[in-house]
Amino acid sequence: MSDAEEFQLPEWAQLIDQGGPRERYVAATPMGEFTVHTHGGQVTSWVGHGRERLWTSETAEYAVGKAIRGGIPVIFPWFANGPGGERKPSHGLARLATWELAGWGTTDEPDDTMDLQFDLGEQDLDPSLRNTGDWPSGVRAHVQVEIGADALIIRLTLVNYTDEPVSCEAALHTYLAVADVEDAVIEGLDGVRFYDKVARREDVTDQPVPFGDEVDRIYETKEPVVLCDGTHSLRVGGQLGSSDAGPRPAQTVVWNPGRDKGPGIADISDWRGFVCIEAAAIGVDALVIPPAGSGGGDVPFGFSTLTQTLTLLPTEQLR
Ligand SMILES: O=P(O)(O)OC[C@H]1O[C@@H](O)[C@H](O)[C@@H](O)[C@@H]1O
Repeated sequence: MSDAEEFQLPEWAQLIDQGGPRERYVAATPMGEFTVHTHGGQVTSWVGHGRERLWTSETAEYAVGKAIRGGIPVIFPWFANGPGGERKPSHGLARLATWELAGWGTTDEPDDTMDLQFDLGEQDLDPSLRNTGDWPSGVRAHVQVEIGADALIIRLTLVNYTDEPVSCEAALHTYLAVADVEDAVIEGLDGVRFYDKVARREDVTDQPVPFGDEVDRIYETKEPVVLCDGTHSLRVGGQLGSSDAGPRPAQTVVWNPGRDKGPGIADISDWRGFVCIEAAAIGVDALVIPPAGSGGGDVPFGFSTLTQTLTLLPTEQLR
């Protein structure tokens, strides 16, 4: 199915470079601009208040079987190598697949927004990744990328058409642009328990995140955090929802490879230029996607959502 044949694109969106992993949609709206590559259903640019807010590597590879380094990779159905540590490829299948444009929308005042929506099912995977038992059968993934005057909201919805609950992991692996990671500060993590993937232990501290060193932490956050790089500030919040339960906070993963490992990663052009702040549902906090009918009535599906909201803070507008 060709996206362009299925949908009449709105005048603010444009399809560029048809075919292959460089194919992308650019949405140029009065609130700013964003780009989504169909490879990975991955946001690769967000220009808000006239400035690029995401980091995408200058040496990123746009190739079948490779994940694009930067932007907002969609991680599903497992994080890293999964709960048991044996699953491959790292970070699941969704970021390697070609997603299809599924729709677009707008809302009016008082909260003007515009969005593009993308869809992925098992049959859209590369043939080598299909029917292996790795993709949860009967589940479809949906991504909505919504831009507002001060925010970008990305929502991953996992729809379960089966009669059984489905367990999976998911993350929105956002690479945020910073002037220099060693000057970056994340507010809102003091006293928040985290699993330190570098030290391999649980910890809690009120010391600043030691950027410059390798940082790889899964925080049990309850509230949004704020990223400041000395000049700009952005609030980052993650939330989970489902057809059978109210909203709850997502975990927050903070990652930067640091001065020892960063320079050795070929598709990272500048390890100092980003901080990953990811909304996640991992391990004991993995998602259980409710079955069909879980929302009541005869609804033929259940669903879980993982949403990340990136908000430019008011001080930004005063610059
Ligand atoms: O190189 P990848 O597969 O994109 O992963 C990057 C990083 O992603 C983070 O989410 C993980 O916590 C890190 O452990 C990992 O190194």
